[in-house]
Amino acid sequence: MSNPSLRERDAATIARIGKLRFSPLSVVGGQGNRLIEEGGRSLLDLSGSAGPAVLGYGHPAVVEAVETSVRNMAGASLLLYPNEPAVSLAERLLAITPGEGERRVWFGHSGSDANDCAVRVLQAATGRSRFISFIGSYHGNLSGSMGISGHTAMTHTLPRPGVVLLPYPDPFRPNFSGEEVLALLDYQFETTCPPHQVAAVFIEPLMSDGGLIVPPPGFLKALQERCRKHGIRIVVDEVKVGLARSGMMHCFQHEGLTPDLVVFGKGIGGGLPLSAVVGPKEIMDHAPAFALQTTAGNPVATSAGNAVLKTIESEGLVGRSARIGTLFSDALRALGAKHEIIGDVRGRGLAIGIDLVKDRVTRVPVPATTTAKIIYRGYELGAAFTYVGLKANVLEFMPPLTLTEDEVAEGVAIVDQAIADVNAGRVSDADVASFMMW
Ligand SMILES: Cc1ncc(COP(=O)(O)O)c(/C=N/[C@@H]2CCCCNC2=O)c1O
Repeated sequence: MSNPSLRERDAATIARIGKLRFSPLSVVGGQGNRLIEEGGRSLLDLSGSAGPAVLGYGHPAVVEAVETSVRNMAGASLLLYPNEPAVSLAERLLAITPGEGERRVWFGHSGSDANDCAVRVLQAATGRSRFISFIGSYHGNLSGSMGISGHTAMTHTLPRPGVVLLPYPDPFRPNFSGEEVLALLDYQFETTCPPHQVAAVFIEPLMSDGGLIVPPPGFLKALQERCRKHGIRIVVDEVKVGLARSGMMHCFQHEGLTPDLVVFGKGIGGGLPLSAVVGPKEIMDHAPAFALQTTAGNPVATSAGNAVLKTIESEGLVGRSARIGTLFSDALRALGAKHEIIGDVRGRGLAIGIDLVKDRVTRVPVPATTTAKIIYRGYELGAAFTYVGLKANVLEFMPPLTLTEDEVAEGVAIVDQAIADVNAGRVSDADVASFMMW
């Protein structure tokens, strides 16, 4: 009897409620921008582990920061004692995050808890209990953050009472233009959603899990202007596309937004559990002991955070994301000459999506099995990537910001071959049946 594989042991121990698996990949290590599979195979990681691995794996700056902080650990609880790494990271975040007036930083462990905190503290501090968000948005998997999300993966949970979910205008499938969405909001304000009851609007400046959608120019700015008129706060969710990934330090800077609160997660920890909310002092100082998590802001995770922000600066990762992202998306777009299934290649910087269609005229999405098969075949060919979208038809690329030109070429060749092989019927429905999870 051979020893059970990691995947078999995972199946026997890890709860399915915490899984979103796209391939049979089981990981035993990671170096640079590559993941090491059980058995020793090295795969190019184009997923960034769903975004947090902004510096890849084993980056010296993160290794050194974590090792130093854990060897002389300044406690494990910011809520009880200030610690140097957390305060330094807060100072850095305040310095790099545009905003007006005096502000404060809250630390958490995940994008979910950060948005959850933002919802709760905004309701308490403003006395307003309604929120505006978008169909397709993903703000997290805790009650509060899920309650203001609009992703199809969350239909098992009822939205928060009083939330208004607007369509997010998609230039590739203009079911609702930006103008029509704004007219819909105006109508809501005039009828069922009095604006003075709305605490905040939650915005992804680039809608990620909803399908890597870049909004039409000016839409988010116009939305902000409507909200400002009614004292409605602007919360920008930068968890997935923030911190240099979009080709600017903050993705909201592409949209000319001036947010009241900015939510960070994923990449800020470089792979360690860390999130942050930056917001006005009058909101974030609402009350002591209001949003407590014992190990949030611990010195090890925040040391990693400091290493991430310092490395973004020292390695010029903002400009690099813009440059390598353009190289990557242009090369993927060029594949469209060979593959009719490629309907649209879009994104900003190194947040890139390929919208897969049955037909370029109707733009009807391909079935999810097709998307899943391309990812499965990509895994077999040596690359890890994922899919998003409300119709599960958008290949998602969120690679480390340290991706090299050679790795772009390697990744594009694998995507090219994977699409060709799926078209040739080399992947069966049975191959992907256990990976169709959202
Ligand atoms: C814009 C945005 N905001 C908040 C979150 C929640 O972050 P956490 O999963 O760290 O709690 C996310 C997380 N997104 C999902 C996480 C589940 C797996 C699918 N891929 C994601 O990136 C997000 O994209």
